[in-house]
Amino acid sequence: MEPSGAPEPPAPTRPDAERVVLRLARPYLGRLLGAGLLAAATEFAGLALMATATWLLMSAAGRPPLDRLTVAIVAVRALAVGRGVFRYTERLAGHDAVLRMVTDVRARVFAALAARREGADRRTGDALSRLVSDVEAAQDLLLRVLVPGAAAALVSLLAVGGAALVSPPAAGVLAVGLLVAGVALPALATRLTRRAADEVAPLRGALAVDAVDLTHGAADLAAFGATDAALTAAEGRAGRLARLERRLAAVGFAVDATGVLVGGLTAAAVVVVALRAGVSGVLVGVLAVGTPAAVEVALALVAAARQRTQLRAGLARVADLLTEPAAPEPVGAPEPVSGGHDVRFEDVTVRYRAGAAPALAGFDLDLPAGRRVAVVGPSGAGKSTLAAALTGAVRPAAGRVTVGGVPVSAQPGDGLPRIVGGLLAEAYVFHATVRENLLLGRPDAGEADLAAATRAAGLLDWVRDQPDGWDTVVGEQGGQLSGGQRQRLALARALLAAPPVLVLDEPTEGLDPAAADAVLDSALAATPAGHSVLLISHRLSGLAGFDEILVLEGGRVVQRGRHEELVTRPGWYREQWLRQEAAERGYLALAP
Ligand SMILES: Nc1ncnc2c1ncn2[C@@H]1O[C@H](COP(=O)(O)OP(=O)(O)OP(=O)(O)O)[C@@H](O)[C@H]1O
Repeated sequence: MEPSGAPEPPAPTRPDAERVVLRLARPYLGRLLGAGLLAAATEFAGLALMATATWLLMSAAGRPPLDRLTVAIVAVRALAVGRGVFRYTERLAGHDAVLRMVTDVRARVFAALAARREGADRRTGDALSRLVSDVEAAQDLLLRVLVPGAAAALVSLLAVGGAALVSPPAAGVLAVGLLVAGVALPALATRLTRRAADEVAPLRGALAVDAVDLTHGAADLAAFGATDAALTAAEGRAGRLARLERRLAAVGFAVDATGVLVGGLTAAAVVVVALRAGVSGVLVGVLAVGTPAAVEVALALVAAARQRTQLRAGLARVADLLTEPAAPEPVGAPEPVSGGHDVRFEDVTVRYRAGAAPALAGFDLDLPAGRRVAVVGPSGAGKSTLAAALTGAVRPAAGRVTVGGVPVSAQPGDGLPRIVGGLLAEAYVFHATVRENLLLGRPDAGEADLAAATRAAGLLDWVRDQPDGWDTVVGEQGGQLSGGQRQRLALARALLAAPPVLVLDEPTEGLDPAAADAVLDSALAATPAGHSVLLISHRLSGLAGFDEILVLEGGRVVQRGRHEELVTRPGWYREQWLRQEAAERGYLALAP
């Protein structure tokens, strides 16, 4: 078996990926331009330093009067110091601009990943790789491609201009050498590495997925005897990545060596042409030393091109994520805030994928303040989707969900969680203490509040039995708790938060029937009057006190009413009720 980190196909590179990322850099353009100019000043100072120092040494050999050398001596010192200062300020300015932009990009990528429940197939490892290495691609595009590339191009032009002042024919030869180093070699490097580079980013993403799957799924892989196969598959991908990286490094080495050769040949040709043109010995010396230095500056464009090739796939993945069409906004102008916490679903349809059957279809529900509604139905009926639409985790394709008269999508960022909350599907228990997990629900809760909530969830006795009490650490994802204890802890946190609209998605999952009934009763008793409850459950026991019960099947409401009505009507509810009663009576009869 292969873990779910199956190899992702190479990302189709998008020609506009760089443009998408560069649009995000627009607010920082001024700073980036400054960094580019400082980078050019650094390179230019280096080149000028080399040329001036050569002129100084060769002129000094002829023992001229010292005052003829004074300007050059001062220039050498100024250029040497200036170069360091320019380099330092360029690094500061460039990193300042880019890190600001990256913070922005990372926040957007995070929001794009988080906003799409329908994108849940994007696995943790892949999401991590998108957030970390792909976003770094955006950073490198500016810092290692555009800024140094632009600086190298500018300084190459200045070098040709400077050489032209000494000898136009020699400047012509230098221009040819610089074109080879700064245009032909980068194009060659791009051509040779493009295909391999396109495979690297998705392979790194797949390896990150492997790492997460192999760690989190270790117990299950071992239980099914699939560890070796999973490791082999992951090693295969790691090996392929290593081969690709070796190939890229070899091509890089060959291109770099060619660059050095171009520098030497250009310098020789410049010297020959300059001598033939009758340039003085000192200036020929300056050209001979300055030419390889200028070619080296132009070779920065090779490095920039190589980087750019390696960044393409990562940039495409970032651009894909940032340009995915958002779910449609609900039609109609947002309504005035009426306050209160009446919940209304009006003809709500939710679709996770275009063309797929809706997870929720034409759903209507009134949940005025203080009302208690239970939603039941077979697995996959759309119950959790309904809760997700209420908490804003999924956006309806049609219809609308309002809380206090305001559509969920128009609620202010922190407004909705203060009204709607509770125990949602697969509640996360943090690797922290019981107290810290609970305080997430209500940070200012006192010990008495913690005790009341855990008592209602049936966990208080267990907490009191622990040597560390409230400070018991529960392990990663609550791994040091039993399934039932984990569920009770999550329920206690929801009860402690006590939102005016309490959503309980399978709050008694993992508990035996007697415990489930007791916990549901005490949880409901602990919910303040006036607070609404939306219970999602596959168990029908304990629903007698609910104002309305909805039976969902295939995303549609097939029955609705109170418990005493539904048990008498033929249909899913009655059948399921009789089945569960018989099963649980049998279970209780077996119990000691
Ligand atoms: N993130 C998702 N992406 C794509 N499809 C999804 C997603 N979540 C749910 N679905 C699909 O939507 C439908 C309804 O799922 P939902 O989780 O709402 O059902 P449920 O009634 O809560 O099921 P259960 O009782 O098993 O938890 C199912 O067909 C499911 O496959």
